[in-house]
Amino acid sequence: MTTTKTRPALARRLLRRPSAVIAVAWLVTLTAASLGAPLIAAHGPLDQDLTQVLALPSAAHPLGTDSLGRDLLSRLLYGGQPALLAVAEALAVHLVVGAGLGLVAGYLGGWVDHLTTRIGDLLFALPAIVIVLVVLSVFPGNLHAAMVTFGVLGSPSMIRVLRSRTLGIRQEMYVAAARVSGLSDAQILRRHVLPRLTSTVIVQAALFSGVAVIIQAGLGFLGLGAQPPAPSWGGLVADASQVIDRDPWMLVPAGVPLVLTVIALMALGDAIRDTAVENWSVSKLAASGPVAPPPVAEEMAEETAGTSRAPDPDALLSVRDLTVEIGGVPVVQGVSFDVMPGETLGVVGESGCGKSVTALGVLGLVPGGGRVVRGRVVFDGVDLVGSPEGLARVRGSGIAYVSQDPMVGLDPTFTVMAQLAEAVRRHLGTTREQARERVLELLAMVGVPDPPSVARRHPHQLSGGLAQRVLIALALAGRPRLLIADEPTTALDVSVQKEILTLLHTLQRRTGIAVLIVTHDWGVVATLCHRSLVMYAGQVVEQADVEPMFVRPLHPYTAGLLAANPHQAVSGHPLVTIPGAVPPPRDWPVGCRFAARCPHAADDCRAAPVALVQPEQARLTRCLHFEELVDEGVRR
Ligand SMILES: Nc1ncnc2c1ncn2[C@@H]1O[C@H](COP(=O)(O)OP(=O)(O)OP(=O)(O)O)[C@@H](O)[C@H]1O
Repeated sequence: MTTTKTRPALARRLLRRPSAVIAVAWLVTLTAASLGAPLIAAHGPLDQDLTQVLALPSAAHPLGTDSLGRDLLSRLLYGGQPALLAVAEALAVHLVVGAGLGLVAGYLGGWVDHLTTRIGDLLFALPAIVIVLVVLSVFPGNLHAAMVTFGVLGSPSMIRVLRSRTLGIRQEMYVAAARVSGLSDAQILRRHVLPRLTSTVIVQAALFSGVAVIIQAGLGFLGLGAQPPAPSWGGLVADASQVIDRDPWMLVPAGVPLVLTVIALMALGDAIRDTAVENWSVSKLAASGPVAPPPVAEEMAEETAGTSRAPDPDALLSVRDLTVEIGGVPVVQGVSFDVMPGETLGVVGESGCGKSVTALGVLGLVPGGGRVVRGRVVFDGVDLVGSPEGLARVRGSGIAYVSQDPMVGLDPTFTVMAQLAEAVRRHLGTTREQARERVLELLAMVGVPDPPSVARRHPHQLSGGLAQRVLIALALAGRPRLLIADEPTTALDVSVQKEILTLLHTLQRRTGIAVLIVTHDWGVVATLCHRSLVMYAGQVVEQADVEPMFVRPLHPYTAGLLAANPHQAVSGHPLVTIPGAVPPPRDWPVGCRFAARCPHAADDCRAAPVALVQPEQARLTRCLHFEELVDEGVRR
């Protein structure tokens, strides 16, 4: 698996750090020596030689002896066994409780997150040492009970760190892509989230282990752990402290290994963290925070002129009155449209108009913790809104998704072959060997040169254009009937953009797949689309076949966008722009949302919400004065 390739790479980089090498060497030596104590130690840990009391190091006793003439090396090594066991017990509980809850809270969010965070806060507020002492008073001398308790009480730090990391990873596009491709939550967690958290978990575990070493030694020092004469690290320090005035040397074998072990664990944690930071590039898709809370824009009683209220039974995808809120604020309102089998529909508009949220809303993947609050999304006769089963069935095999940036749509931890083969096997139920063959076919189909060599690479080893081809191959793995492509060329060089558009065009003609493409670019609409939907401030403002829309736009916003098309720019003349900016969702006006930027706006535009009207067959506009546009002959 790819992860096994990533881990040695991480381990190799880690071992380039001297601090990590020394720490690992110490910990391995200590563990091996403790476990092999019966083979290494020349004396039993309880053997007394009263002729050799408080002796300094010698050939017979390399670390000297204690006040009863017992060999310190032997007691140190035998004492390591309960110490390591105690740390392992606390660590196991810490991992199960802390990592488990952190992962689940971050991934599921909502009330699970809320509840887990509260539990974490509660545990954090409890005085761990006092509770451990109480447990020991109930179970005297039971170090196991004490360390298990400490594992639970120490878990809030792990919960917090993992929760916030998982929250971040959950927003990554490749996780959305995995969900779109039909993976269950458990599969996504295991294959896409956990590998990204491994280094975080190891760092936290190393730091926690350092503290656990101190705690178990402290309990031994207080005589609350292993009972004398059984050897323990804490007991050794206690013995040394009693003879400190007569034999200060004894503190060295008693204390130094303890201190070195704690330092080694901390240093290892730091080294893993630093190495992991080098390893993972920061996500290019930083999750933005929720939109500021209301004032909520007025809810429109949306008229869907020209689009029947009922979903179109002939359409492959029929969206009706789709309304999406993020942070309680509507960001897409009353959007209705159809995509017919084999058709390409372009969704156009400036940044922030709601194109991506609409596309992701169809798939039930609203970003920023938002949700579809109203409307219907009927795909192939099945309403997907509020139907996790329906969504799970269509994702990947019915509807596939290609994101803006190919690098964030692919999981960095897996090779191209691993990612594609997994999708093929899941959707087509093929054998491993058949899946591998199909992957090579898919890569050839999307124009990847030398498919076997590309299949062996990781996403970071691909150029942008190649990565986008791979992402399209991944989307096609389940033989979907609708491809949703969200600005699939935005992150690419101009020359590569053209290649990808040509590829989409070819695939569309060859496979008959329907495409919903989100774009800023009229060139994309002209090249690929049959029809176009123009969005402004969360609403559809115009819908038409591509040619009539280009020739005779019926909304001033469409006209403005066409005039501002950089492809039409004349050298030496400034680029035409639409003055002003798209209002943010919380500032949407009551009337026409484009009025503040519109040269045709009149009082009636600002007075009340403007409904979509159907001025002619197969055309919709949300403009009260579209006739003026026609009269004035507004053109691109
Ligand atoms: N993760 C998020 N958190 C909060 N608000 C968001 C988030 N994603 C989108 N929004 C808001 O939803 C609205 C619509 O955004 P959307 O991304 O759909 O616009 P867009 O037209 O696709 O823009 P672009 O072309 O830049 O992607 C915007 O006001 C945006 O601020």
